[in-house]
Amino acid sequence: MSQTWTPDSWRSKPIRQVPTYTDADKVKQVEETLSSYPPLVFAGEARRLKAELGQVAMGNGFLLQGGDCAESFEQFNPNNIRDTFRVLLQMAVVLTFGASCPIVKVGRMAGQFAKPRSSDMETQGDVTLPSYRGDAVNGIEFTEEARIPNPDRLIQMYNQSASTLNLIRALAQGGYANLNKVHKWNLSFVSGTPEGDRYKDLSQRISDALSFMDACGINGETTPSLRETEFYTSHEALLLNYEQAMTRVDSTRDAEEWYDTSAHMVWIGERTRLLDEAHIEYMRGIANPIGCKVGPTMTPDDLISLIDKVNPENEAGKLTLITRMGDGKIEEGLGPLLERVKAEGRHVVWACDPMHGNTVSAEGGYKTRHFDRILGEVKGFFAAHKAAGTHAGGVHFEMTGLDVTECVGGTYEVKEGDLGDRYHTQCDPRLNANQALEMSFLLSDALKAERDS
Ligand SMILES: O=C[C@H](O)[C@H](O)COP(=O)(O)O
Ligand SMILES: C=C(OP(=O)(O)O)C(=O)O
Ligand SMILES: [Mn+2]
Repeated sequence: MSQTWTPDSWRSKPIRQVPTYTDADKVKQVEETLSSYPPLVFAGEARRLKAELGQVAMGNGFLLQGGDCAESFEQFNPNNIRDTFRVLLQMAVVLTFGASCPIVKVGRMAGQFAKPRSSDMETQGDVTLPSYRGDAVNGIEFTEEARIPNPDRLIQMYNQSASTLNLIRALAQGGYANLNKVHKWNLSFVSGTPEGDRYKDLSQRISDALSFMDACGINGETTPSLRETEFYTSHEALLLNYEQAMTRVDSTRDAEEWYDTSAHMVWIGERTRLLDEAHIEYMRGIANPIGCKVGPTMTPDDLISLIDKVNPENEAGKLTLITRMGDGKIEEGLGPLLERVKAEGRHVVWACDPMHGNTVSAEGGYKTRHFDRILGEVKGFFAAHKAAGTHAGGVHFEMTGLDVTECVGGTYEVKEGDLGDRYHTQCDPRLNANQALEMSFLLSDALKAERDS
């Protein structure tokens, strides 16, 4: 590593998008408390995810990453966690069939509580207050008091992450993830949709494959891998004091390796990925697999400099580039990046976030995204990879297992006028359960086409 890295070396660099607290002693106390708490994940688990992503980087797998834009303290509830987990599993079954390759499942869950914002201030009527920055920082209510950053929220973030992770582990290992059961839920989606015929054929073929395996004696009872699943967690590493407090040396290794034990994977946001600033400094030193958002302003030269900094050893699986260009901009924006990274022989996972480049404002002030524009960016992503001869390695969605009305469109059409019905997001609009599942059926076709070409 060029200059010495330590878990706190980011503190000497310029930083953006983090709160300024009024009570520095209190912040220090919270950081010390967090440092004394147990890790949320183990280094070995993060290494396993890195190895799986390494396979994806080499073209042998596909990453499915999804969950809330921002998790919420108030909406913390086991059913919400279970439902989002369930939809991710349902999507994974459909994608596995289309791709005929392993699907690596990563939730934006158990730690996704901090938000970068486009504006530091929010104005309603003639009142202007600091923006809401996620429940880890301040409160969403539009009052002066709620918007003051409170360091105690970091402790609540840790506690809620721990409980969420505990439930996820139980769901993943305790029989809930049984493949037969998960696919049966998909069948109810297919039979209920007006356009169900489009998906019926694929769904029927999955059912046939499962019946055939069952007849051969391969089912959830006989085969653990059919009733259990690997599921990983991730979030944006925005609040570096929290991440630092969770950064621990892996005691099982001889070499000194530091892991951010707040999640298996953490990513750098589009607004904080500046080469000489704090967020890149922190991320370059941890051994976890990491992500970095890549928006339309990224140039091939800058991308190579970024890769040099965070993955100098060119380790496959270490770095996932999560592109978020916008429908209509992706072909032009992504192609040159793919060509250059390929020409330089850099091993990365390319994933598509079709959400953040497609946010629009609807009547009533609701932020929304159109299902067709989201799908348009995903299609553009596959097309750009096909043209460059690179592997379209994954997708990254803001989504929930709940029946919300935040994104418009989809077969069970949410219209602009419906947005106010169940608009529950803390920040950006999420695909609801049906929209997310529909997306996976459409994606499955694209993956099959990639495989057959
Ligand atoms: O989730 C991403 C960002 O935090 C979010 O898109 C910012 O939204 P804003 O433009 O309303 O600040
Ligand atoms: C902040 C986010 O995205 P981006 O950094 O791409 O804007 C996000 O994923 O919630
Ligand atoms: Mn978001």
